[in-house]
Amino acid sequence: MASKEENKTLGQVYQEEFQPDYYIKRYYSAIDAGNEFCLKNLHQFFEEECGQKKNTVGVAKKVLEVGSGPVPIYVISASHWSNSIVCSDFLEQNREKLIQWLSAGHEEDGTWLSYAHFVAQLESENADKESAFLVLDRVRHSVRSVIPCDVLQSDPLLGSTESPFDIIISVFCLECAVSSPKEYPNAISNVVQLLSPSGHLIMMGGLEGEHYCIRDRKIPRIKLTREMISSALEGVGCTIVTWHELPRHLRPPELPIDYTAMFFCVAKKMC
Ligand SMILES: C[S@@+](CC[C@H](N)C(=O)[O-])C[C@H]1O[C@@H](n2cnc3c(N)ncnc32)[C@H](O)[C@@H]1O
Repeated sequence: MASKEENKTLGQVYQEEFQPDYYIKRYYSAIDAGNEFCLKNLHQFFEEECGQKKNTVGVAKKVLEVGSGPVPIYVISASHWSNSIVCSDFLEQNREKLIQWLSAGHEEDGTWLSYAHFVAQLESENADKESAFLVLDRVRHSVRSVIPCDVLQSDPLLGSTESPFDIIISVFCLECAVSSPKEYPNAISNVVQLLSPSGHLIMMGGLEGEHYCIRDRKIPRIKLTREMISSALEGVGCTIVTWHELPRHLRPPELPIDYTAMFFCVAKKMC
C-alpha cells in the first residue's frame, strides 16, 4: 500500500515543505556564476528589446513573472524599462515573503544587495554600493502586484484580468511545477496564452535534473531537455530566438541540485 507521503500531490508537497526563509538562505546567500548567468542574460535581453527602441512609442512593457517564489532579483532588469510588473506564485507563504520585502525599507535589502550591485554595474560603469540600493528601490516602485498563480490551470492567473503581457519571465518554475514530462507542454501552453502576439517568454532553469532539496526533503522535478522545451514551444506557435547554457560545475558544488546545465531561453510568440 502506498504511504501517505507517496500519495501527496506535488502541490501539497510545495505547501507543506517549501519554506521561503530556508530557500533564500540555502540558494541565495551568496551570488555565484549561475545567478550572474541569469542576470546578465536578462540585462542583455532588455537592453536589446527595450534599449534600442528608446524614444519610440510602446517601450513601456507589461511584464509578468511566473513562479517568482520569495525572490525579487529576476525582475531587476525589467524594472529599468517597465513600471508595470506583476509577480506571481503558487504559494501564499512565498507571495507574503515577497510582499513583505516590497513594502520594507533598506534594512531588508542585505541578501539582495550583491545581486542588485551586479545588475547596477551592467547598467553603468560608475555603479557603487549606493546604486544597488537605488536599483532595489526601482524594483519596489515597478512591481504593481504579487498575485496567485498555478501554471497547471488553463487560466494560470486564476481569474485575474491582468493579461496579456508583453514579456513573461519564469525561473526554475515549470519543470518544478509539473509531475510528469507529459504535463510540460500543457504548462507551457497555459503560460503562453497570457502573452501578447509577438510577446516574449523568457525561461531559465536546469536541464536533466530530477530534484532539488529543501532541508533534507527532495523536491521532485522533471528531467527537462532542450528538445522538450523547443517542441513544447513550437506546439504553441513560439520560436526560440535565444538559447544559452551554463555547465553545472561552474556553480558552487555544495548547492543541493542535480542538473547538468542551466539554460536561458527566449521564445517569441509568432502570432
Ligand atoms: C525552485 S522554486 C523557484 C523560485 C524562484 N523563481 C527562483 O528561481 O528562485 C519553484 C517555484 O515554483 C512555484 N510553483 C510550484 N508549483 C507551481 C504551480 N503549479 N504554478 C506556479 N508556480 C508553482 C513554487 O511555489 C516555487 O516558488
